[in-house]
Amino acid sequence: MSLIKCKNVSLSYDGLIVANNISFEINKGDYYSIIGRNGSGKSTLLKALLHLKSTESGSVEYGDGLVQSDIGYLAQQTPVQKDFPASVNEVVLSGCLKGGVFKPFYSLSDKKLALEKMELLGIANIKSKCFRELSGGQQQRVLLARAMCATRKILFLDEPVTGLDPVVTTEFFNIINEMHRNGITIVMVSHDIHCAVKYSNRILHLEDGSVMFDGPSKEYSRSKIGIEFVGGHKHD
Ligand SMILES: Nc1ncnc2c1ncn2[C@@H]1O[C@H](COP(=O)(O)OP(=O)(O)OP(=O)(O)O)[C@@H](O)[C@H]1O
Repeated sequence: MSLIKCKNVSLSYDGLIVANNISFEINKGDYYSIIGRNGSGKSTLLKALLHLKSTESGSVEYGDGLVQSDIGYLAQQTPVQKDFPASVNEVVLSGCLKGGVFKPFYSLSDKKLALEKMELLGIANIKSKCFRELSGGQQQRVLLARAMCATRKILFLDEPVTGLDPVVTTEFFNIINEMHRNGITIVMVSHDIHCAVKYSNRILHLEDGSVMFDGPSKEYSRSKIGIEFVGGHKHD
């Protein structure tokens, strides 16, 4: 079975439908990008996939042995999160709190895992710095390292490159590609359509809460909506 099966899902806020009868599946090894205009329902759908938002109708089922604590999640950043008064090390380590279970002390293996991820993302040298004193790109790396500590299977990213400059954006996509090559399934909400088409193997395009396209990125580039939306960007 697929890792995640989204079947006829409708979602609402205060009785107002924002996602309508959405069905698709995410398989092991996918790099799945969810794209669409502002307000089309991408983040809400991601929250439903994470079981953080209940469905109005339909279901989100996990398969292939996936449980919620296997999922790493890099949420869309809010101004409050940017101001978080903790050290880089503390933020990354908090990714080891599986399923939000409180631990007064972290184990040696937690600390080793956190250091390994910080080294991988080139932030080990700033591990004692306060999170709120970092640049936007550094903060995203810290949050990615945190999400990586939370999973070895699947990573959800909600607009991870928003506000980052083109060089840092490319670096960030390279890191995500590397994780994908190492076997992590990626599910990403993105406004960077060109990178989504270039790097992901599947695209889900939402408009006003409805699916306009779900399929291989190569086909998306040639589809009517793909040509309209990205101007026929070529898939590598
Ligand atoms: N907490 C909330 N309460 C009420 N309405 C909400 C809430 N969050 C989102 N919405 C509404 O649901 C719709 C979908 O919002 P959502 O954030 O999922 O879209 P999105 O595609 O992720 O947008 P963006 O690209 O701007 O981040 C929008 O009309 C939005 O105003």
